Amino acid sequence: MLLGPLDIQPLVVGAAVLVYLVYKNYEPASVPATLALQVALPGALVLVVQRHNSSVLLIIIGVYSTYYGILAICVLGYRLSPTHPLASFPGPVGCRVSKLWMAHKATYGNLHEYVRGLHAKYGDIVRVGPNELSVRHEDPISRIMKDCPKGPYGITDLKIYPKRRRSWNRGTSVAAVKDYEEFLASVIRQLIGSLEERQGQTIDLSKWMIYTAFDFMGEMALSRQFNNVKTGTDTTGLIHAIEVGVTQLAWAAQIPWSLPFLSLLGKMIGDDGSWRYVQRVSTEAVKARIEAGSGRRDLFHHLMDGDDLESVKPPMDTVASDGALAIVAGSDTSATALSHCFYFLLRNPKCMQRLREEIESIYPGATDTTLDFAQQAEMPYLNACINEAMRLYPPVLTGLQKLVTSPTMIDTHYVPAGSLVYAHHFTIHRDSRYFYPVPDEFWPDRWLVQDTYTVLPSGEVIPHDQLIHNRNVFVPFSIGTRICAGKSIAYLEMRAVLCALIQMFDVTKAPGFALDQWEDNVKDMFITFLGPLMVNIKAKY
Ligand code: HEM
Repeated sequence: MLLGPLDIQPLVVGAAVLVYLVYKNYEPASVPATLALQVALPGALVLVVQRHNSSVLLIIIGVYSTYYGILAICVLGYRLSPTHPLASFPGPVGCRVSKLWMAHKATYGNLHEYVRGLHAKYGDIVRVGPNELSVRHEDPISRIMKDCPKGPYGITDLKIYPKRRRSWNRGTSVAAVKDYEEFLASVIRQLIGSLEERQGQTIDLSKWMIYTAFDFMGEMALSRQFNNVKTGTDTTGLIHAIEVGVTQLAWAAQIPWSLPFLSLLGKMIGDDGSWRYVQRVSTEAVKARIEAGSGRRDLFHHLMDGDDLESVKPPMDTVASDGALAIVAGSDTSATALSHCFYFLLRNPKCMQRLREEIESIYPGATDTTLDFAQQAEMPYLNACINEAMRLYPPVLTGLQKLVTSPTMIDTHYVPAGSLVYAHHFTIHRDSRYFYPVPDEFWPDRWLVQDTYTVLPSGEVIPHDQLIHNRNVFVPFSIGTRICAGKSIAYLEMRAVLCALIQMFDVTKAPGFALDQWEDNVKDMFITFLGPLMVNIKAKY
């Protein structure tokens, strides 16, 4: 008996509904599972049906289109239905239907502005994915961000995580960071030397901040000299490769399950670029570090348990990937914060002048600022400028997703277990309920003792009780158990670089360079992409 296209429908529809239920309940996302459920299963249906029917092409088209059509109807119907657990949260239809919507927006780079706009339109909690909420409210920061594990995008193996984090905590302890100061000092001296050679030239300061941060991370994490600052170039091509790779990450951060597919696709098309290159250079650096032995007290020394504190040594591949993680996680972020800080200081000459006065009062003349880093932690205006720059432009503009493990409330809304939630750093840092007045303006004074600042940048004076400064929602490094492992190192570096450059040079906007372009060029690609910051530098001594 021959089966017509209509006869095969119940079989295919039934299979598609079953597979939908498998997806809904178990969320299989591996490459083999996807191939089995989305390619092999409809293929098997074709074979079953084709035995009774000679029109193979018609059967293939019929089976596959029915199969995918029913799957799509089930998925979309559920995501848009009032029975979906997140149905009560507002958000654009595109977001409710698929994360592809946000992934598409992410490729343009202005995701931070887009999400801020969504909050302006829909309120404090926005459904930004079928199963994901963006929040600009203090409440989840104090609970969910602190306690919940990372979402699918991150180190998810909770069994090995505590041990990894223990090594990181040892490697970022006060004593360990003290050992890194000499590495930082040598990079900064190199930076001063290189900039002195370029006096009178116009330079892109944001590039130099990246060179500095990479060199410091290379030295600090793996005792590897990248020599970017010495040469004024991206010597290994690593900076460029990370930037290229990060554009993939911007997409993958929205659709974590796409990562194995991207990597498979990369292998199939013989892609030698981006992450594979980053991996190769990092692996070489790690190998060289292992061969050098554990004598040097860099971060790697602690990651590989050089002091023999653990009963079982961490596996070398974990140590290697953590060493590379330090370079990737710690370079762009600190460099971004430094570049934003210089941008705001150039935009606000009075702030630049005040910072210069604070630095010169502590380091008169050509005093070497790298001899005493401890003092820099106590410099109020310096720290206020850094925090204010990170408030307006947190280097990680969108917070990382956290997985809600048991049902909870956000403000007055019920959020079921299994939902993903993130605090939108960029939006929440500029919310006038938490930072007032002038939440969109660079005003370092808001970080200083409250009773001394009532004069706004405009010269207007307001009563003290009108000032709002809620440090609980200042989360550029995130918060809780998953807080940035390198926070203290980042502060050490940012303070030291700002102090040294402002003490040794007059840094001014290059003629013809439009500072206005800076904020337009900021791109949220998971980490931040920046445009050029063209300045002239003149040595003061
Ligand atoms: C201004 C500079 C920096 C900023 C703004 C920053 C920000 C962040 C943020 C937002 C996270 C995600 C935390 C979460 O899961 O919610 C993170 C994680 C991390 N950061 Fe940083 N970071 C900076 C510098 C550094 C440096 C210098 C290092 C290395 C020395 C570093 C190492 C790490 C590591 C290892 C993690 C993963 C921690 C974990 O999952 O337990 N970061 N950082």
